[in-house]
Amino acid sequence: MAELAALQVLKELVPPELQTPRVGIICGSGLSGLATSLRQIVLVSYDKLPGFVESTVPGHKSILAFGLMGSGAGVPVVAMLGRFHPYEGHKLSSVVFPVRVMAKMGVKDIFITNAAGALNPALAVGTVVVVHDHIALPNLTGMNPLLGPQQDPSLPRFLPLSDTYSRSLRKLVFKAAHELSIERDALAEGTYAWVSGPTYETAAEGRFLRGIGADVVGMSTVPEVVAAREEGMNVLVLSLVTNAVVIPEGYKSVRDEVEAEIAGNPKAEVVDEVVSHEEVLALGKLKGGLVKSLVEKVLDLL
Ligand SMILES: O=P(O)(O)O[C@H]1O[C@H](CO)[C@@H](O)[C@H]1O
Ligand code: HPA
Repeated sequence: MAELAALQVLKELVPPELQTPRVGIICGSGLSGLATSLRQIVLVSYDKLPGFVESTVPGHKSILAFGLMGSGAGVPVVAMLGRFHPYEGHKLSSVVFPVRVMAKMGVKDIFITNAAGALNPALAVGTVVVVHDHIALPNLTGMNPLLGPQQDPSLPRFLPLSDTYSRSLRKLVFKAAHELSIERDALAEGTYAWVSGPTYETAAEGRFLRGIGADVVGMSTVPEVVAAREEGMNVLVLSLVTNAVVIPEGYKSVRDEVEAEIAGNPKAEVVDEVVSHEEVLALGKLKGGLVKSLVEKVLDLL
């Protein structure tokens, strides 16, 4: 099994007391600062680990961090300071490989973070969304990380996903927010839509995703979630809203515009904002501290 080769290397590089982390963390775009509070930190570069590919997206580092997080003695955790996305050209099996390695290390709870665009107009930029469900069009149409022969026949072939997002971990986030006196609007609940990317959504796609019930959209997370559930982990997903997906009410008619120009009443041109990865990263830097405080407090409450 490929994971065992990575485990073997980790046994050599990581001190025994950190080799069996209780919690796994995946840092989203611009969110690797999450790991700055790790104590007794040990960093392992992905290129040392068989089966790990490279994280090529700005805002993601190819580093696995081990350490203790949270107050008191702390909880042993392993954190991916960068993740893999299928749009980078990585196979789905590579994208979820670190999750499988975490499972073999004994990780019970996985906290997956991401940067996401808001489809729900009630979600302001900077809000942290506790994900309670997902819509994965790629999963439903042939881009499912569990397609193919089963790697491990002891795992279920037909995995139910109706109870994917741990209710008790989600409750802990709200308890943590209460203890940290985080204002109510800074934290919300919602459904994450997974798209393959790397293009951001057109307005019509944004309207469609909103129409089918998604609150936020991103290009990651769901493959990791599916693999983690297959491995029997409890899953918590926190999405940081880094931008609003611009969904104009309706189609802006150019005919109306031209007719108004011809009639001598030109309308002021409306230019919609365009999202960029730089904006996503900047917001991650600005608001990543909120995600970090919540994760630390949840670890204390586990
Ligand atoms: O989901 P994470 O990795 O946080 O990153 C999000 O930000 C990138 C786009 O700006 C995409 O990779 C999207 O998925
Ligand atoms: N769309 C898709 N993925 C994203 C976005 C977005 O608007 N923002 C951050 N990741």
